[in-house]
Amino acid sequence: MLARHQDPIVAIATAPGRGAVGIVRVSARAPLEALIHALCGQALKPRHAHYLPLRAADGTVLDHGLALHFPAPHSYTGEQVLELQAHGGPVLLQLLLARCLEALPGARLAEPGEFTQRAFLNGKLDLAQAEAVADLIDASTETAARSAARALDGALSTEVNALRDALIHLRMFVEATLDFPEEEDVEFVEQENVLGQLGGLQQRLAQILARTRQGALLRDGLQVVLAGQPNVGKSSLLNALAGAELAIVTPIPGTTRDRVSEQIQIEGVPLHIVDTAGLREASDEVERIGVARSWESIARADVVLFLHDLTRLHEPEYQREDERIRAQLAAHDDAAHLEARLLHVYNKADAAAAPAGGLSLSAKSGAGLDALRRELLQRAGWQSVPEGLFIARERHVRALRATLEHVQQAEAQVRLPALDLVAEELRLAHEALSAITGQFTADDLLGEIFGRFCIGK
Ligand SMILES: Nc1nc2c(c(=O)[nH]1)N(C=O)[C@@H](CNc1ccc(C(=O)N[C@@H](CCC(=O)O)C(=O)O)cc1)CN2
Ligand SMILES: Nc1nc2c(ncn2[C@@H]2O[C@H](COP(=O)(O)OP(=O)(O)OP(=O)(O)O)[C@@H](O)[C@H]2O)c(=O)[nH]1
Ligand SMILES: [Mg+2]
Repeated sequence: MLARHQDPIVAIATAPGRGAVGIVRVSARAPLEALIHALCGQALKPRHAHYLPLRAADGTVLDHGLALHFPAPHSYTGEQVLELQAHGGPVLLQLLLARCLEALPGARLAEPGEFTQRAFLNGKLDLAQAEAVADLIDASTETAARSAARALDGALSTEVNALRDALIHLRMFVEATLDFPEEEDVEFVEQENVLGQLGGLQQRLAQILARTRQGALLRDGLQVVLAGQPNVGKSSLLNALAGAELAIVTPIPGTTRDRVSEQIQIEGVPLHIVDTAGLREASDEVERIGVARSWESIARADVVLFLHDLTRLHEPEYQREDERIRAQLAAHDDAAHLEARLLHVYNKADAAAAPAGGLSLSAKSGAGLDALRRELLQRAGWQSVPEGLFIARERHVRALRATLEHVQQAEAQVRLPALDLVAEELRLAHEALSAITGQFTADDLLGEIFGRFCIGK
C-alpha cells in the first residue's frame, strides 16, 4: 500500500474522447530526466512550454506537441510532474500514455483522484480544498462553480483554521491549569474569561455552520418529486419548470409510466426534479411497476410536491383518491418529517377558482410558478446569495455541528466547574474541526473522497 503511494503515475488528464487538445501527465518522486530525454529528445527548462516532436521508442514522431516539466516540489502534486499537451485524439493520447508507461520504470496508471490525493499528502492542498477541486469539476450551476473556486482558494479552510487556532489557544490554558492542580479552577475560569471565549467560539461556529449549509446545498441541490393522481398536471409542471417539452403530456390519465427526471436551477441552487407516474390502482403490469417507482422516488425526495387538480377538487371520487394518497404518504413517513417535506400545489388555476391559502398555479400559463420557485428555495433553507459563498459538503456540516456540540458541552462543564471534562470536550471539538481540513482523517474516508474523483485528476 505504502509502496503504491510512491509509484510514478500516469494518466490522460483531459476529458475522455475527442478534444482539440489533450494532456497526458506524469507525477513521480523519481527524476524524470530520462523519460523527458526519451520522449522529447532534449532537456526542458523548468516550468516552460516547449514545442517539440514527441517520439515513440523507435524514434518515429507521434505528435508535435507541448511539453512542460514542473520539478518537485513546485508542481500540482508536489512531485516531479511532466505534462505532454498533444492533439486531442483518443488514440494518440493512448499512444502517449503507453509511451510514458514503457519509458518510466515502475510507472502505472493513476487511480481516480490520485494526483490530487498526492497534492493533499504533500501539503499542497488541504482536504477541503481537494474536495473543492472535484466540486469545481462537477459543478452543475455557475454559482456552484464560482463557489467551488472560492473553496479551492481556501474560503472554508481559512475560517476553519482561524477557529482551530482559537480552540488551541483555549485548550492550552485549560490543559496548563490541569497540570497545576493547586490552582483554583474557579479563579482560572474567571481570570481567563473562559466562558466568554467559549461563547465567542459558539457564535463563530454557528455563523460558519450557516454558510457551510448553504454551500452544501449548492453542491447537492434538492431532490424534488412531483406526485399526485393521474392527469393533475405533473408532467406539465415538470415541463414548465424545465422550460422544455421533456415529458409527454396528454389528456389521458396514466400517460406517464416511468420516472422522468431533469435538473434545473433556481438562483444557482440545483434542483433534481422527478416526474412520476400518477398514483392510482394500476390497471396493468407496466403501470403497477411505474406506480411502485413513484413511491420509491417519493421516499427519497427532500420535497414532495403533491399536485391537485383544481377543476376536480369537488368530485367525491377525486377526493377519495387524494385521501387515499394522503394516508399512504402518512404511512410511509413519520408525521414531522412528512410535514417538513410535503408541499401541496393546486394546478390548473387558469381553469378553476383556487381555494384561499395553499400554492395555486397554472402549469399551462405559468402563473404562480415564481411563487413555487420561491417556496422551494425557502424549503431548502436557502438564504439569498450571501457574499463570498463557498461550496461545501454534508461532511463539513456534520463536522461543524459536532464541533459546536462539544464546545457547548465544554461550556456546561465550566459552570460546574469540572476542568478535566472541559479539556476533554475541547479536545473532541478540536478533533472534529480538524477533520474538515484533513489533519485527523481516517484512511478509509480519504479513500472514499478521492475515489470519487474522475481519472487523471
Ligand atoms: N496544464 C495544466 N493546467 C491546469 C492544471 C494542471 O495540472 N496542468 N491544474 C491541475 O489541477 C490546475 C492548476 N493547478 C495547479 C496548481 C499548482 C501548480 C504549481 O505548479 N504549483 C507550484 C508553483 C506555484 C507558483 O508558481 O506559485 C507549487 O505549488 O509550488 C500548477 C497547477 C488547472 N490547470
Ligand atoms: N387548463 C389546464 N390544463 C392543464 C394544466 N396543466 C396540465 N393540464 C392538462 O391536464 C392534462 C394532463 O396533464 P399531464 O401533465 O399529462 O398530467 P400528469 O399529472 O402528468 O398525468 P399522468 O402522467 O397521467 O399521471 C393535459 O391535458 C394537460 O394539458 C393547467 O395548468 N391548466
Ligand atoms: Mg405525466
